[in-house]
Order: sequence, then structure tokens, then C-alpha cells
Amino acid sequence: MAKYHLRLAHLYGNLLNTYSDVGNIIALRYYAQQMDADIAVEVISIDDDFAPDRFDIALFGGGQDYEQFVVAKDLPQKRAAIKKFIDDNKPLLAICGGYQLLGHYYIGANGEKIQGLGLLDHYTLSQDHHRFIGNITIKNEENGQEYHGFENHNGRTFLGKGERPLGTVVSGNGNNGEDGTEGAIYKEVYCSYFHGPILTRNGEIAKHLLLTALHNKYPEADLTAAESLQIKPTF
Ligand SMILES: NC(=O)CC[C@H](N)C(=O)O
Repeated sequence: MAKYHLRLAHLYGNLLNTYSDVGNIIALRYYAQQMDADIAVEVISIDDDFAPDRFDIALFGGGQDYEQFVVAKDLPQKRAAIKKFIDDNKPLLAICGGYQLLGHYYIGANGEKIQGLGLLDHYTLSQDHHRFIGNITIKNEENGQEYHGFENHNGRTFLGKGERPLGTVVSGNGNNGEDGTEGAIYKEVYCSYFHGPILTRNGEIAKHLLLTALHNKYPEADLTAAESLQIKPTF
């Protein structure tokens, strides 16, 4: 029986689940077990209530333009709850399509504007008959860590106020193929275009998300052991 218990909200997990992003939950559970923690998962989807105080961590995965269009129609009713979750500094991992929908809008491949939550200040434009597809490596300038992944997106994302990149592109395209940035960090929201899924290849990010959730939920706990967990390179 684990000592710590975390609850994860898988936002639109039945719709935004392309390219094995659900594998991020497998990775989180793998590292959580080494921190004497377990994770209960609930899919929060169309017309479901999202109670932000009920959850310790959230995943907002990637998807095709069509599914993003469907999800976008449901987002307004969840905006206040997702905003509270973010304002409470709870860890949220947003991948590709989910990343795009946290921003102001995403112009889809067909030129249609898909409204986002506007909770992060980025916006996403499309490419004309082109996608960024391939392996990608970035370097986080704050901790010096390198992250490895696979990108597959039409969108070109441009960061805004209060956002800093997850990393600078070493190889690959990143947010937009122009400014050398990839992903975004805002409070404890970690966004990336990395599929793969990101956390199986970049355990340090999983460790950070889990430690943030554990410190939030168990502020008095001695988490020294969890903080000293050594992450083996897995790429
Ligand atoms: N992999 C994804 O989630 C893709 C997001 C979006 N449909 C795009 O093409 O940019």
C-alpha cells in the first residue's frame, strides 16, 4: 500500500489521445511507485464536471484538428475550473493539441480558427500543406537538461506574456520552426509538442511534475527520498 495518493485528471482523454500520449500516465505511475505514491486516474471529457480541488495533477493530450474542434466547444464551461487548477500551481502536462487549446486559438490545417481557453498567452497559426514531423531534441536553459521526443504538428505556436520555453531547439523544428523555442512553461503548466510519449523518454520532467503534486498535497511530508530519485536516461 503506497504512502501517498495522487489523483490525475485526464482532460478529454477519450478524444485527445493520439500518438500514445496516454503513455505519459504509465510513466507517471512508474516514477510515482518509486516515490511510494500511487495515482488514480479519471477521464474528464465532454459535459463532465471538472472539480479542480479533487485533482493533484492533470494531462491534456494531443489530437487531430477535428477532435480539437469538438473539445473546443466544451472548453468554455471548464475554463474557470482549469484556471483555478493552474492558479493553484498544480502540475498540468499539455501535449501538442492540448497545448494549443490552452492558448488563445489554433488556426487548423483547413484555415478554421479553433478557440482556445486563453489561459496561457500563446497562439497557434497553421502551415500551408506542411507539417513538422520528426525526431527533436531541445535543451532547457534553466537546468541544462536535454529532452528528446518526436513531433508531428501542423500548428506554429508563438509564446506570449508570462511564458518561457520548455527548451531551445538543438535539432528539429519546435514551436514554429522560426524562433528556436519548443514548448512552454507557465506556473506549473508544462507544454510541449513532444510525443513519444514525452515522459517515458524524459523522466526528469515526470519527476518534477510528481514532486510538485506531492509537495502541494503533503506539505509537511519528508520527501527527501523522492527528491533524490535518480532518473536513468531512456532515449
Ligand atoms: N499531434 C497533435 O496533437 C496535433 C495538433 C494539431 N492537430 C496540429 O496538427 O498541429
